[in-house]
Amino acid sequence: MSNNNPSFHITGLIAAPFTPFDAKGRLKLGVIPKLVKYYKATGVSGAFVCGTTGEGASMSNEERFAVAEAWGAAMKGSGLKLIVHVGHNSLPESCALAAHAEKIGADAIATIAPSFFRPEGVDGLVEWCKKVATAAPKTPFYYYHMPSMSGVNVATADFLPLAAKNIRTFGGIKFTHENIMDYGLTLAAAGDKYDILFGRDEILLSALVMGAKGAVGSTYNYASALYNRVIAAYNAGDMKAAAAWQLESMKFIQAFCKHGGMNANKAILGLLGMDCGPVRPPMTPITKDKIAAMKADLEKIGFFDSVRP
Ligand SMILES: CC(=O)N[C@H](C=O)[C@@H](O)[C@H](O)[C@H](O)CO
Ligand SMILES: CC(=O)C(=O)O
Repeated sequence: MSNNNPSFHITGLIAAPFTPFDAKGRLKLGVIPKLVKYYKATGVSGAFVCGTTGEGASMSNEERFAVAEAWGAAMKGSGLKLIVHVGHNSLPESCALAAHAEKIGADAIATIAPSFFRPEGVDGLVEWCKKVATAAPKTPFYYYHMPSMSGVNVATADFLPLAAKNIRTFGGIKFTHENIMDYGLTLAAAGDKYDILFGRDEILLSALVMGAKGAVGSTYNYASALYNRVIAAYNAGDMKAAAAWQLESMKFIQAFCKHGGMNANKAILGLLGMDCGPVRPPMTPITKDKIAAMKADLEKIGFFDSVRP
């Protein structure tokens, strides 16, 4: 197995930023430095831009270049890692995104599987990933496993050894799935060499138990202070406290899901003074009434206290 930079690792909580849009749906990048400051205050270790939460699939490549550049500029000197999601259904577009990420000095790139025409099996998926990774030959590459969005559900425990053998820059996997058995087997196969970043914030603790060292998620944008308490309690061997903190995460995720999905999740940033605007079509913006009802529900469960740094 090869890895051309075995000392490179992504650890800790990586936020998947929401892409800030104005009311007309245009990029509104001015808020990004504020988010970076908040990340530093809450113990975030990097940003995974233009992924699911960042609505990368709903943006043009020109917009994705601009967003990646804005994050790179805002995080310069901060010690935070920049991971650029370069997934696209078109291979040349994905390669253009990968090459651009390398050019601007991204720490890593990641791609989700194409989802209109899908690769065949593990071999087809590795072949696709290799082509994307080759467009950024000096940048660690991560496969973004998210079957609920891509419809591509390979066992990552099978994917890992083949990817490690065939992709020179392979750095690991971002694992957004509830299958803890596959997660555990993948971690075991990865050893100390590759990072298997967990992607279901509401069950982070179950991944820590299996040995997770890093995680990427949407709620790490604003609730990392809480999740770092889950991690600290777990590391101290206090499982009761770790579970109690994790339950607070489950409760606030349940609370915002009652009022919407990504649109409600994105609106939480507005409630915390870092407004990132509405979601883009085909998703529908959340109404002011729903935001107010969500705020009341979040207050009821002590959300604003539990996420305060
Ligand atoms: C659809 C989506 O954005 N999934 C995220 C990561 O992949 C997660 O961070 C979830 O948003 C989070 O676990 C809450 O359900
Ligand atoms: C959570 C995540 O990794 C994403 O939104 O892409």
